[in-house]
Amino acid sequence: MSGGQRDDKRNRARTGNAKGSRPSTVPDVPGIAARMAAARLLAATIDAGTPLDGLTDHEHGHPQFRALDMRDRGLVRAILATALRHRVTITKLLARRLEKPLPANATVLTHILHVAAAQILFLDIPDSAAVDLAVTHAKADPRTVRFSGLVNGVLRTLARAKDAELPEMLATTSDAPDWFVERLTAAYGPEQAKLILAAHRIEAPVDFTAKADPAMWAEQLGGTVLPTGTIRIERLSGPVAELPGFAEGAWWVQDAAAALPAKLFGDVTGQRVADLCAAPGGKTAQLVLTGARVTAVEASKNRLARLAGNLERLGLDADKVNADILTYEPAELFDAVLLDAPCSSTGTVRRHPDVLWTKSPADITKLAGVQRALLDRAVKLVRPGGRIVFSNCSLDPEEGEALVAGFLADHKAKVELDPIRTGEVAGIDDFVTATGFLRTTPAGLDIGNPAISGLDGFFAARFRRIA
Ligand SMILES: C[S@@+](CC[C@H](N)C(=O)[O-])C[C@H]1O[C@@H](n2cnc3c(N)ncnc32)[C@H](O)[C@@H]1O
Repeated sequence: MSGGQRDDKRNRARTGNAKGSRPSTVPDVPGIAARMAAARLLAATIDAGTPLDGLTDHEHGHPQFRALDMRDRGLVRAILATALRHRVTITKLLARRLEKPLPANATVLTHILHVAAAQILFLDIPDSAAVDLAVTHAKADPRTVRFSGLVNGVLRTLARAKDAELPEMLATTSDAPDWFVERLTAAYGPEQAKLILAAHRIEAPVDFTAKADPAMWAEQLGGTVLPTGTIRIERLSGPVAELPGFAEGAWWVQDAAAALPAKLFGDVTGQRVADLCAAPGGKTAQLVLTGARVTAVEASKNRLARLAGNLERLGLDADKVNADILTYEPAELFDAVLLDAPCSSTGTVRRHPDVLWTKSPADITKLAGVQRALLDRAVKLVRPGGRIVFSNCSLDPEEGEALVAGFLADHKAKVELDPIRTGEVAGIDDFVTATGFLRTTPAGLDIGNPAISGLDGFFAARFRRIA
């Protein structure tokens, strides 16, 4: 063994490095399996950049998650969402209790502390239970066993200090990585950026698009109808599939902002419309309902199958094409195309608090490049005179305003901006920019109560092919 390897090994033993040996058994203590799974999944998200949705999927998720019963799975999801949503606050409050910062490679120890701190600071779980389970976890893992005393001391003092320190920390901290705060501030100004960051700390409400009669379905679901026609409830009280109207396909879950791009075509009755990045199909369903003849194009076979299932439940029909739009050649050009492109998803942080910790500025640049190539292709699939709506759920101008400026400059002879106007779609006036883009943020649609306010961050622009 070289000196370097020896040092590595010693370091891992000292700090609980993730590469050390794993705990072989789960102690026979109620609640410990959920906490160990939460720390493991936090490691997968933070250290390996794995999206949380996949890890916590009931069918294909992480084995440690699937080994839990439904109640514990719910608890793990709540712990992880909280730990990620308040990651900076938790890091700073833990740091106050440590004599010196934990080394960067003390990942296992750090995740144990974060899982416990999320419970102590934000969840309705007795502090003593959160502390004891974290200590049990630390003792059960050879990488952290020698730190069980530190875990106990840090978490007990955190529990004692939280009433005095948490409000001040929340008021002075942004729960986002520095790169995101900087980009948000540059794009929206300090005041709006602050409001968006505050909105990110609150779990998003649940929105539905009804096939018809939103007022009646709002009553059935116990929600309200927003000015845009979307139905909103604060929280789900059980599985979506058990809500009234699900079985008969009366509605689907769709954020209020996500429901806007498809409306920007206006009346497309009888027209041939392509939904180019279609799955899981929320916008396809909207377009079918307007009376358009819709072709849903989707590169992923599995996701296209999901779209087909969703349309079937809703009793709606569209042509379904499994193709990459970069090579897709339709028999005939379309009257209109919607490109709801794959993006960084920074507009969905309220629902997916892992996004900010799994994505980077480099990802934004890469995804902007992909979207630009897809938009260049989308123009070629629409007939001259036809319209194109480009949308995504990113808050970053590199994927929105800047991307469109470059696109228009490069296609002057072929495409013109068809500015979106206030008043053309119910409820959108606050989201129409001076240039004629649609821009929503989680700080928009303030309806008094933060728990039922806000929208996903969305960008949309509309063009007309002129040649
Ligand atoms: C943002 S999602 C679309 C959401 C959808 N429009 C809706 O409202 O339900 C982007 C989709 O584009 C698909 N996609 C990505 N690149 C593609 C390509 N080159 N061709 C076709 N589909 C693509 C992804 O698999 C993903 O399902």
